[in-house]
Amino acid sequence: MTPVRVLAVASEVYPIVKTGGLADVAGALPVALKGHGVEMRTLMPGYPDVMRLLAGADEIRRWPDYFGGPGRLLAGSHDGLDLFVLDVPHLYARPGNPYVTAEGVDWPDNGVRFAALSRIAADIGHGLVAAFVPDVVHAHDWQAGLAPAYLHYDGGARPGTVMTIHNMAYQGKFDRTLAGAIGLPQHASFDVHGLEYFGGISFLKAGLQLADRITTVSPTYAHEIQSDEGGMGLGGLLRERAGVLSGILNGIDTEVWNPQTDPHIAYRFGAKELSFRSANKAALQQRLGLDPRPDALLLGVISRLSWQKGLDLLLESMPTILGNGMQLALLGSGDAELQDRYQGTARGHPGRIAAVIGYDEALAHLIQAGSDALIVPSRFEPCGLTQLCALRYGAVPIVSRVGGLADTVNETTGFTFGPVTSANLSAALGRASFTFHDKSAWRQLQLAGLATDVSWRNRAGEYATLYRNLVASRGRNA
Ligand SMILES: Nc1ncnc2c1ncn2[C@@H]1O[C@H](COP(=O)(O)OP(=O)(O)O[C@H]2O[C@H](CO)[C@@H](O)[C@H](O)[C@H]2O)[C@@H](O)[C@H]1O
Repeated sequence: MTPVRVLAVASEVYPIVKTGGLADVAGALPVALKGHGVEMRTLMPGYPDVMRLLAGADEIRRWPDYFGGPGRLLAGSHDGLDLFVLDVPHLYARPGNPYVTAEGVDWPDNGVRFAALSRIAADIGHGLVAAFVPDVVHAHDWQAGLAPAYLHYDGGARPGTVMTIHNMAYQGKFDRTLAGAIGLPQHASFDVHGLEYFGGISFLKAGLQLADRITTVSPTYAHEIQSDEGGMGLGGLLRERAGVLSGILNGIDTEVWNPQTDPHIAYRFGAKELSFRSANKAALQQRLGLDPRPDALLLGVISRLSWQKGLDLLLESMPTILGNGMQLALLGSGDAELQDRYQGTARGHPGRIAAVIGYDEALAHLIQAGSDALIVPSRFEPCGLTQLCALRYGAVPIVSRVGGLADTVNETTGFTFGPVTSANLSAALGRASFTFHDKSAWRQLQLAGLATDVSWRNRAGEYATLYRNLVASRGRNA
């Protein structure tokens, strides 16, 4: 079978640059697709970390003026990933987070920065790199949303296009005058079937309107975003395009997340050695200054701190946590007010509540291995990855019944609650506390979690089928 060639376009790719789950997916999918006859290369911006890790990459093209300054397209590989890197220093050579300044404000030229990424994706789609002419261009989130738009407005033969939504809340909204500056037809910015979005333009909307296929990262979220509330302004468009919209669950990299080989945890374990988890629990308690109590139900949280994640509700459930003798280990960063409130709560309850503000991959692994339960109380959750890691590590998930959480956790593997309120979260915590004291019932939950397939194997196959069907329906580069 001829392999399908896919150009993936993403603004972050694990293990090179990561701010959230998008990077995990963009980094794991190409590797998982190798066994499914799909040859994927990933295009990403040349941030400083990327340039450092790909120092030996080959220059394929250079331009004296690419969106206002010199630019180059490089090809190279890192950790099993085949990459194209768009090296445009005046757009990407900035330290820190890829999207925001040190003060946490969006870079004012984000529209141009990510339009440039999509423009080059479209050009690779048209055959800019003879050695890799893609059959499909697969755009991830708003930062890549203009790739299908450029391919559409360029006219002529083009590869098939797929737009994947990892989070409906980030839509890449800009003033409509930007359209001309980034080389898109001005009329497209007034066209409700083009870029136009509530008087401005939206990169995500453009991708959703103009891609051949739309996917999101769970079947339930695919359904939820067709409502006015879940669609966050794009529900009507998605209802119209329901015929080309599907949900494919995320997996996790089961090599990176393997409790039998994990270098970040205190004591490695498999399904037959669940009791060894207690050594990780003790290590976690010690590391975070929690009381060394094996009998206390230790709750873990690993999350961006944003409205989406519902962690304000967990603060409201604090009386239930404290009243039932539970402990909490939270690792997260984001919203300044939530950071302060968690740090304040931790100061008020030493030995019981610990809050580590920051991003710490090694600690995330220890929390999965050492906490008894992992809480994900999201208001909406396209898929969610931490509950998948928890299933694999024997941390029983306690999740709200939304999006991908509803598709991946059920009463045989964890605790679910809905609607998403702190009262319902408290009730779920109460049920977990009750079950925790029945050792055999708790072990059943853990074992059912460990037996759940959270790998990419089958899910990558669904993407492969999608690409193949798309190519079959429109021909290669039609
Ligand atoms: N402080 C911290 N320290 C260390 N690691 C941390 C951390 N905070 C978060 N992480 C890690 O970052 C990743 C977060 O992924 P999620 O899927 O849970 O959420 P996110 O909202 O970023 O992703 C969006 O995209 C993904 C991918 O499609 C969807 O699953 C999800 O629903 C959607 O909101 C996980 O690997 C987690 O371990």
